[in-house]
Amino acid sequence: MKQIVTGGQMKLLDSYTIEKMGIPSLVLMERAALSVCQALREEEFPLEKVLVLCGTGNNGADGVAVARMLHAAGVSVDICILGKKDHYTEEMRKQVDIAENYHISFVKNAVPVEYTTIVDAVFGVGLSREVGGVYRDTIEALNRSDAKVMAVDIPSGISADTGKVLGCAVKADVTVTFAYEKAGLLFYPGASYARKIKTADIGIYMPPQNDFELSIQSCEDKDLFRIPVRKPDGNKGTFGKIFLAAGSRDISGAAYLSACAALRTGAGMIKVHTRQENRQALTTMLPEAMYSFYDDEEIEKEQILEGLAWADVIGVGPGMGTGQQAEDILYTILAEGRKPLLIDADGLNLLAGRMEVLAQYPAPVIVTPHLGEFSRISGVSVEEWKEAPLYLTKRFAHKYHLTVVCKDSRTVISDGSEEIFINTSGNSGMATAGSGDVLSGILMGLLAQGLSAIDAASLGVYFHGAAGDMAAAQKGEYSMIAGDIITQTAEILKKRGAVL
Ligand SMILES: NC(=O)C1=CN([C@@H]2O[C@H](COP(=O)(O)OP(=O)(O)OC[C@H]3O[C@@H](n4cnc5c(N)ncnc54)[C@H](O)[C@@H]3O)[C@@H](O)[C@H]2O)[C@@H](O)CC1
Ligand SMILES: [K+]
Repeated sequence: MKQIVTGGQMKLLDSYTIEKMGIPSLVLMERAALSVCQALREEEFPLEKVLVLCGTGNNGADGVAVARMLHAAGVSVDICILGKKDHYTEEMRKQVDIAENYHISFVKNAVPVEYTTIVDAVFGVGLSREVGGVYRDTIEALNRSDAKVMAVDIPSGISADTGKVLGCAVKADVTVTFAYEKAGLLFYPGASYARKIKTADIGIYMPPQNDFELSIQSCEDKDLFRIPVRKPDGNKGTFGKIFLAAGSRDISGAAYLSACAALRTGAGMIKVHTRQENRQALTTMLPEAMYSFYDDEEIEKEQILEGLAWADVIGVGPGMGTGQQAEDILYTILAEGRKPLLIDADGLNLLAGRMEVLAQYPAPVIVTPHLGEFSRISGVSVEEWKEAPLYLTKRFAHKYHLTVVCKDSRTVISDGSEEIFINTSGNSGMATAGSGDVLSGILMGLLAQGLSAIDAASLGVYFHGAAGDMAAAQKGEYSMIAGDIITQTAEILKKRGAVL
C-alpha cells in the first residue's frame, strides 16, 4: 500500500520535519534538488542547454538549487525567475544568493524554444489560485517548445489535491515528487500532465500520530497477496456462497459476466436469480452456476428467501432493469438479507432518492456507482465531485454507513473512515460494456472468501484494473472486451497461487 498526500498534508509534514524533528529546511531542499539532478541523468534528459524556470516560493528555491548543481557539474544552465523579488521566501532568497556566488546566468525573458531541457519549478504544493499573467504566458510557451520537461514536485498549474488544471499547467515528461505522491498526480488530468512519476525520499518524517482527516492509500501489486490463501482442505462452502439477483427479460450478459467473474475469483458457489427468458443462455454459457428463475407472475419471494438464507454474500443489480419486479426483488433483499451485500448498476438507480432505506441493513453494504450513478444517489453533481473527490466520497459513505466504490478513471473507495483509497490500475480499454459487471463479480468473489467490505472493495478494484491492464497488453485498449478481463483475472490468481 502506498501512502498518498494532499498538498495541505505535505506542507504539514514539511513543517513537522523542520520544526519538530529539527532537520533544516535547506537540508530537505538540498536532497530534493539532488534527486531531481539524479532523475535528469537516469531519464537521459538532453542537457546541452538547460533552462530552470522558478517561482518565488520554495518550489522555485528547489529549482535554483537544481540549477546550481547542474552548473557545478559543467552543464550550461540559465535560471529565469517569474515573480517579484519581495515575494521570495527566505529559502528562495538564500538559494538565489548562493547561485549568484557561483555566477550562474540569470535571464529575464527566457525563450523556451532555445533550450533542450526545461526544469519546471514555478509552483509546487503552494499553488493557491488560477494561473494567469506572465506565469500563464511562460507556461504556454514552455508547452509549445520541443524541450524535454522535468517537473519539480508537481507540474506547475496542477492542483495537488484534485489533479485539476488551475488556468493552465506544464506538460511534463517526468515529474520527481518529494516524499509521497500527491493526490493531484494520480487524478486526471493531473496524471497526464505529470506523465512518468518518480518519488524521491528527501527525509520527510511522518509522525505515527497525525491529525489528518484523511489517510489516502493506493494499492500496489504486492497487495494482491492479501487475497486469502486457498485452504488445501477447503470445500465449496469454505470459499463462500453467493446469491446474485441479476439480468432481466432482454439482458443476460450482465448476469453471466458478474457470476463468471465471481467464480473465477475463487468463490465456491453462486446462485443466480434471474428472468425465465435467460434460462437457456445462462445455463449453456455458465453451467457451473446454480439458478432460480421467475417469469411474468409475481416474483418468487420464497425462492429469494431461500437464496438469502443459503448465501454468505448477496449481490443485486447487474442488468436487472428498473421495473417493478426488479424493485420488488431489491426491497425483499433489503428487508430480509442478513449477509454482506453488494448493490450495483440498476440496483443503485432504484435506490436514488431513497438511500436512507440502507441504514437498517444489518450487514456491510458495498455500492459500486459510476460517477453518473453516484451523482443520482448522492445529489452531488459530477462537477462538484471533481472539485473534492475524496471528501465527497467519504462524506457519502459516512452518511449512509456504506463502502462506496465511486468508479471513474481513478476510482475512489471509502467506507467513511479516515482511510480512503485512490485506484491507479486500469486503462481506457476498460471503458467497455460489461466491465462494471466483472468488477461486481470480483468484489463478491473476494467478499465470499472472507475479506472485509473495505478490503474486498479496495483490493478488488485494483485487481480488476490490473487484470484490465494485462488484457490491454494482449488485445489492445481498442479491442479488449469485458470477458478478456475475466480471463486475465485467472492469470493473476494463478501467479498468486504459484508463489505460495
Ligand atoms: N522546506 C520546505 O518547506 C520544503 C519545500 N519543498 C518545496 O516547496 C514547495 C512548496 O513551497 P511553497 O509552500 O513555498 O509553495 P510554492 O513554491 O509551491 O508556491 C507558492 C508561491 O506561489 C505563489 N502563488 C500561488 N499560486 C499562484 C498563482 N496562481 N499565481 C501566482 N503566484 C502564485 C504564492 O503566493 C507563493 O509565493 C514544494 O512543492 C516543494 O517543491 C521541498 O524543497 C521540500 C522542503
Ligand atoms: K513545479
